Amino acid sequence: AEKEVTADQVVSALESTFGVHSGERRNHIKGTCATGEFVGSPEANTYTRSILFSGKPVSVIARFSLPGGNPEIPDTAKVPRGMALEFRLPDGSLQHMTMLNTPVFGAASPQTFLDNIIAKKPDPATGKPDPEKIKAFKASHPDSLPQSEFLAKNNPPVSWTNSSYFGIHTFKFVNRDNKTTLVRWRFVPKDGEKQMTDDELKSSPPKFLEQKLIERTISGPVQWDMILTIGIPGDPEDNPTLSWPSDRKEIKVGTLTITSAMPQKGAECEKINFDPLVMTDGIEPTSDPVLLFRSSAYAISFGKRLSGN
Ligand code: HEM
Repeated sequence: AEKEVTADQVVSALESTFGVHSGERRNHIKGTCATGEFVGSPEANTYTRSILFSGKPVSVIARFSLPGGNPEIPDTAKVPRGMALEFRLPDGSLQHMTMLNTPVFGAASPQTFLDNIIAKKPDPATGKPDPEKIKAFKASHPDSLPQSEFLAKNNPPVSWTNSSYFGIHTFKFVNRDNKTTLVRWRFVPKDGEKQMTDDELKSSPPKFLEQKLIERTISGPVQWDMILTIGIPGDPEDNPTLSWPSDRKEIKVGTLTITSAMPQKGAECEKINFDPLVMTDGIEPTSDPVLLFRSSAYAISFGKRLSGN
């Protein structure tokens, strides 16, 4: 049997591939803070007793990001975009949702995630990842293919606000009668989804996402609908690289409104660990090994950056 991958190994690999940027996130290092609120819909109460869906506004601290540990990654990179949300509930509890704009993830196990980071390490001769190593990684890790196919077919969005974001993992909603339902969720932009053209990818500057987000919030609130997909027994629940059949029931369970955005330095999102296992009563993790692994990796990255390393 393969040896279990540890969170330390993964964070060390991120540092080896991308370098160490003291005080900064080891992954999703480039990002922008935002604030707003969420109003959940009591329709969700059929499935969950979480007070997130009481119908009352809940304050939200958000962070939009690009993956990897390179703070200079261009905003045109054909990689996922991230949206992390911390919901601050009236009883003092927190709910996190730390999402990407791809419907599936690029790893069914921590091993695949680790091997991907190692394969991306720049070749000292060129300063760039070795295409042969990337090819070999893909060939030996078929679970990475659904996400890379999505990224190949879909150019990045023109802004963080013209994109959907997916929870990707399957979660459990538990209602007042202790009935458990498998769910997935995504946030769909009221501004509409809009992808960059190939020409725009070539002509756009390396930095525009932050300024565009700030300007968009100054011109008015930005909204997303939260859409819940209701699973049925037998739907994949422990593999974030697999989609569910497209005919599953979907309901709108809330609206996210982002009202302001600002550079991350010194802003509230900077010192948050958007650990996806921070959940309120009524929302629970599945046995998805990637979901469960994330928590320990985020804790190590967070601990290092808080202590100035
Ligand atoms: C084995 C799998 C994964 C590992 C090891 C991993 C690791 C990390 C680490 C170390 C960070 C930085 C944490 C910090 O310093 O605060 C991070 C951030 C992030 N990850 Fe993951 N991740 C994994 C899977 C995922 C998945 C499946 C998603 C989406 C569903 C995701 C979305 C994000 C986002 C959006 C951020 C930025 C959060 C923020 O803005 O602070 N990651 N990840």
